[in-house]
Amino acid sequence: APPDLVLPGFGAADLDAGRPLNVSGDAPPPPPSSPPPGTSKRAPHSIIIGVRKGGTRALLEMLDIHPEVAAAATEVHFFDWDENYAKGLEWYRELMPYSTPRQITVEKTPGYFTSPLAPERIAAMNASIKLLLILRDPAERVVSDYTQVYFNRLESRKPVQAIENLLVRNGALNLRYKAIQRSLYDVHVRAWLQHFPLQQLHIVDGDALIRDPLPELQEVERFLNLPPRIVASNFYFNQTKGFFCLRSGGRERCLHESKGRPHAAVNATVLQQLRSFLQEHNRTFFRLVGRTFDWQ
Ligand SMILES: Nc1ncnc2c1ncn2[C@@H]1O[C@H](COP(=O)(O)OS(=O)(=O)O)[C@@H](OP(=O)(O)O)[C@H]1O
Repeated sequence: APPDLVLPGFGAADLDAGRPLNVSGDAPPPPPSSPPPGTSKRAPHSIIIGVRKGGTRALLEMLDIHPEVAAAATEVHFFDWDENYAKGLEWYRELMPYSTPRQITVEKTPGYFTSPLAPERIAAMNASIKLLLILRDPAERVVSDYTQVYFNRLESRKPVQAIENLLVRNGALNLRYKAIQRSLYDVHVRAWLQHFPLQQLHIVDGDALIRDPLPELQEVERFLNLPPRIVASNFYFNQTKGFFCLRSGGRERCLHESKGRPHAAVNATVLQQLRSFLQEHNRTFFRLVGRTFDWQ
């Protein structure tokens, strides 16, 4: 199975997110393998640039149902990690899946959206590339980000803090907290719009994708000029998980258990403080992308 997709009832190591199976640092490139006939490895035609905890894994796996999509198996971190970028485009291309000429290659690395270097580097590779950005309510995203780090720290036996202690310092919102910074969508999207026209950036509503994935996927198919192939029967709601799971190629599968974890209850006053602060940023973001979202 692809990373962090597991068959219902089976456990698996968390291969995504905070402890990603990243091809990074000194990891050697995969051994050369003989390509399936008529296929080759090609640089991506489209990249899911983020946002972290926005639903990037769900989006990639759902898109991968399409027969004309070849999805990269792991988060590559090519454009946001200097040590990977220094290895060059050939190294990057080598990490892409084999695809037929009819297929488009897609990779996802959620860290790209908030990386100050990624927009320019991606534009240098392919200025007409199609960018996919999946966003969810930015306050909810902060809590999801916290929850991810919380569980990673528990697993590695590091001390954990209550979310309120990270969100607030000396009575004021702690703007140095990374999870808040990553939710300032206006700040980050501005950098992308300096290198790409808005028409090359499609925003997927991550909250809508959770509730009802098909319409979001159909919009993505249109944006990528793919024939409509993803259908309602590719999804079924799993009561136990509380999320939609995938059905394709005679197989049913849900995302890994680290996706869709219950969130910690946050003190209502602190949450309100966070939401009020984000409101102005959200308004600026709506203006920049010419579209609104129903974030609280
Ligand atoms: N179908 C389905 N199943 C499970 N989870 C789903 C699904 N659709 C969207 N999501 C939401 O995806 C959130 C994780 O986002 P990412 O994959 O972008 O996280 S990461 O940045 O790669 O760690 C994850 O966030 P949390 O709910 O906070 O765990 C989910 O809400």
